[in-house]
Amino acid sequence: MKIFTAKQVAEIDAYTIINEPISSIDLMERAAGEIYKWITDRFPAPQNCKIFVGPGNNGGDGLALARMLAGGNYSVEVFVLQISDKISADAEANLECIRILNTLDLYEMTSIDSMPWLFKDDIVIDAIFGSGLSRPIEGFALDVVNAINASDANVVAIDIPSGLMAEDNSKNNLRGIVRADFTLSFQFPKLAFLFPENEIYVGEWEIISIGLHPDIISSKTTAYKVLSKEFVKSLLMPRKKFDHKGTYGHGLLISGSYGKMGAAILASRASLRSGIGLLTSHIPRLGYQIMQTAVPEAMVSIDRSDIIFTEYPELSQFKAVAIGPGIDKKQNSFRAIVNLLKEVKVPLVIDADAINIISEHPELKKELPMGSIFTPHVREFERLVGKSGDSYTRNCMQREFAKAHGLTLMLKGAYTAICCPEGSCYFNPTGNPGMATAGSGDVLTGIILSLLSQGYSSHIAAIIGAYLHGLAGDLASVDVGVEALTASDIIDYLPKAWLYLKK
Ligand SMILES: NC(=O)C1=CN([C@@H]2O[C@H](COP(=O)(O)OP(=O)(O)OC[C@H]3O[C@@H](n4cnc5c(N)ncnc54)[C@H](O)[C@@H]3O)[C@@H](O)[C@H]2O)[C@@H](O)CC1
Ligand SMILES: [K+]
Repeated sequence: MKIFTAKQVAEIDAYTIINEPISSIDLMERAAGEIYKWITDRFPAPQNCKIFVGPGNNGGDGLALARMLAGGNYSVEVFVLQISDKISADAEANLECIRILNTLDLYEMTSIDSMPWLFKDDIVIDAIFGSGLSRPIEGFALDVVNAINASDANVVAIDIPSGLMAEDNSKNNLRGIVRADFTLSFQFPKLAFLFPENEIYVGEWEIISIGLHPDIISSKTTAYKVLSKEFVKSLLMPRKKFDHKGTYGHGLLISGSYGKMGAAILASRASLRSGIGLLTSHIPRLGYQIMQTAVPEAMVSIDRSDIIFTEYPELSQFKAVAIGPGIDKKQNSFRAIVNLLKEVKVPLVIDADAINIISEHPELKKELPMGSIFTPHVREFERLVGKSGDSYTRNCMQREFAKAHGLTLMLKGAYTAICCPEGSCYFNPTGNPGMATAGSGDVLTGIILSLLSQGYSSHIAAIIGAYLHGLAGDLASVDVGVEALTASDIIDYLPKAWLYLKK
């Protein structure tokens, strides 16, 4: 699913109006009708609805919805915030309609003094500002936002919580944003919904389809997309009858150190559960028996060091290399990484302490092999790329870094973001809070190594890997819950995840 900027959505609206064709007021009617259906489903009548409307088309949606709710056995009060002299033509037409029908209570608000009391069971509809917000909310509208936030009512935001910018909130007043329980966004999610700090404003979000024109949706380009099962499935390469294990590549996994052999086991097992032909696990000497016992399918390459990574085997036989899970950051490991970065000619997955080593030696950033994949979580990301005060800025930095170095940079989290060398950014919707657990990242590294070894290109391997990893976690959580979920569970559910993805 594509994510468009607020400006692009306005262009898509305009195209739909001209080419469907449909009048803008009828499009508003359709949008309000879809919100009405959602409300009757979630909060069946009779209920008390208090609707706060602003001067633009978001307010117009709120007014059209108010009329529908009043006709549907809801008790409705509408509060029209007198923010400016101008009101959009479609909002004006809906206001006039309400005046003529006279089926609900309409109040004009010019100050916070006329703010109604909001009760716990009230449904508050936030239609003050939508995607046309151009600056932080101020004046008495800000007081209204704060009063809504201070209440226990059920708050439903139309399109976007008032006060939240659709993309960049780095300069916004974060105290002037409605904190909705539900956000019903028209046709597409806003980029801001995917950033963790905005969850308190957006609450649960849903997409409400309003039939915007399919031609413009498919032809308009955007850097941002949310992964879907259909899209990820379309990337999978079929397996053919006469394929043999050589067809699916030989991968090298460099992982593990004293006290962290579990990381090597997890990444190796995940790799083998994701279709790799042959896997060599390079580990320190002390891990030999552990690896051979726990993962009999893996071949083992033994480091001269008992406890850390200091060297690697001859590289020509490998189709891809992954380095990082559990390797630690000792000086000898740093030297070995310097050599590896210089020598490696195949795609490289760089995770965990391998990222940290590179971050501590910025001169190494010049050596990063094109086509490599970095898989940091947010702290590792900050060490590698730099700090930022908000997720939008961080995402811009991520996209820039991926472009500048010609590599795929994943930022792990809820909605893991995958930024590709050509500038696009994919958000992964699978996964759950149960996966915030030790070893989960090692599993992801193993999966991506496996996909690279099978011949998937770097950014495709990152996309399939992230989706599959989250899917396995989701399937596992159905049976074991989120608290009890371990990284081993994610591996155990990879078979089901593959089957589900290919269905
Ligand atoms: N364009 C369309 O065809 C459709 C638009 N829809 C709705 O229209 C909304 C966008 O409508 P608009 O573009 O009118 O935008 P808004 O409804 O967000 O309102 C913007 C208005 O408020 C003013 N404004 C912006 N920031 C302000 C601030 N901080 N303080 C005071 N005034 C401020 C602007 O100058 C403008 O007049 C969407 O969010 C959606 O709810 C829906 O009706 C679906 C169809
Ligand atoms: K709104």
